[in-house]
Amino acid sequence: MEPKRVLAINPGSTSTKIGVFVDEKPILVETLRHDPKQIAGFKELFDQYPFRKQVILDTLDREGMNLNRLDAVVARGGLLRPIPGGTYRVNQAMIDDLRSGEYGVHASNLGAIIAEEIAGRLGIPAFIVDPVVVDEMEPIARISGIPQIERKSIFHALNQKAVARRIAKKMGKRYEDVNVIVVHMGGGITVGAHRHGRVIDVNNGLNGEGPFSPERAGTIPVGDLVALSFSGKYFSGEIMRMIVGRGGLMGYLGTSDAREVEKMIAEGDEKAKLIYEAMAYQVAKEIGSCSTVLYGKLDGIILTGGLAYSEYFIHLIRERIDWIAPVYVVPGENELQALVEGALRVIRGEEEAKIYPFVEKGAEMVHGGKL
Ligand SMILES: Nc1ncnc2c1ncn2[C@@H]1O[C@H](COP(=O)(O)OP(=O)(O)OP(=O)(O)O)[C@@H](O)[C@H]1O
Ligand SMILES: CCCC(=O)O
Repeated sequence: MEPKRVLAINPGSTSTKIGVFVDEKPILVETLRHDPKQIAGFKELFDQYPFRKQVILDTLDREGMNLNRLDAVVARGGLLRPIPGGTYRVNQAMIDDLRSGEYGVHASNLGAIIAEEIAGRLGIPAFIVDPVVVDEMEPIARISGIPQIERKSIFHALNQKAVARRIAKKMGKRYEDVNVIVVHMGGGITVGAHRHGRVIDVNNGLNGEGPFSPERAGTIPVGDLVALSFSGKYFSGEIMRMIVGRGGLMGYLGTSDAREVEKMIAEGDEKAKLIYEAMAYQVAKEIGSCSTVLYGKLDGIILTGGLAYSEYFIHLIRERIDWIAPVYVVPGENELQALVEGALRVIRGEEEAKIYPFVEKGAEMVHGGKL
């Protein structure tokens, strides 16, 4: 088969990562850093769109990349309606939802729109793969405890599924044939129970659920949070920032950088040690909880994300969970590679591109609305 060339785009809050791949092999990978002042100068997220697109095009031009040789463009999808995992062809319904911000505003909302703009002009397809709103939760996992609130699936779907596929392959199996718990440990931490290729339960990592993380609070005693919210001491924006951005390590220790915390511990800081160990304790506890979701029938537990580079942090988790199942460590995340792999599965005909918003065959419900 002819080699396939794919451009991958992953917009973050202050940078845009891009990669050009020939099949699975990267020939160009760049992190285009944007001046935070320039980003702050745009009133709405979508005002950044022409600027970010031009920076990408200028970089590709400077690096001598011939766009006409591309077979597809793939981007990290943003905050969309809840959808099952997979590769989706970018379409107007998706662009409308991303533009409206109805499901949330996040830099990754720009990805599909830039991808479609570049691909459209070249007459090639644009895709997104496993956005953070991937929702494959079982009905039982959606029940929160009060009827007014349903649990939501918002997690590091792209990296979780990519490493689960990689480790399944290492086991000589297909992702669709294994049961694994995947723990992504980045700025946020998400712990997913993957049953035969579907993430049937996972903590909402964006918004106050699960273990605390370098910059997020995770689950907190709810009555106390309500009391704090109505104490008159804080604005709602301040409370939200305690939950996301200034929670977790950042809240207790003033830094979200685990390397700095480990330095504090090495210098004898007892508080830093307690908080860091508590983060590992909460991660281990969440893994234990997910193992019950899978009735203990597990092929492995996979630890990934930036924190998985830390041998000390991995040790703190491993000593509590290695009796449950074999533990695999895949440090960092390789989202560009995961995006390209998702696009290649479709281009090579190994998988069909899904249509957004997703309709389950024979189902009465559309994910995100009634049929
Ligand atoms: N080599 C390392 N050793 C120890 N900790 C590390 C290392 N590299 C990154 N980390 C820590 O991992 C945490 C998450 O960093 P990372 O940059 O991977 O997350 P992110 O990409 O910002 O967030 P997310 O993965 O949630 O999107 C930080 O606390 C960082 O200090
Ligand atoms: C949990 C959703 C992904 C992120 O942290 O940005």
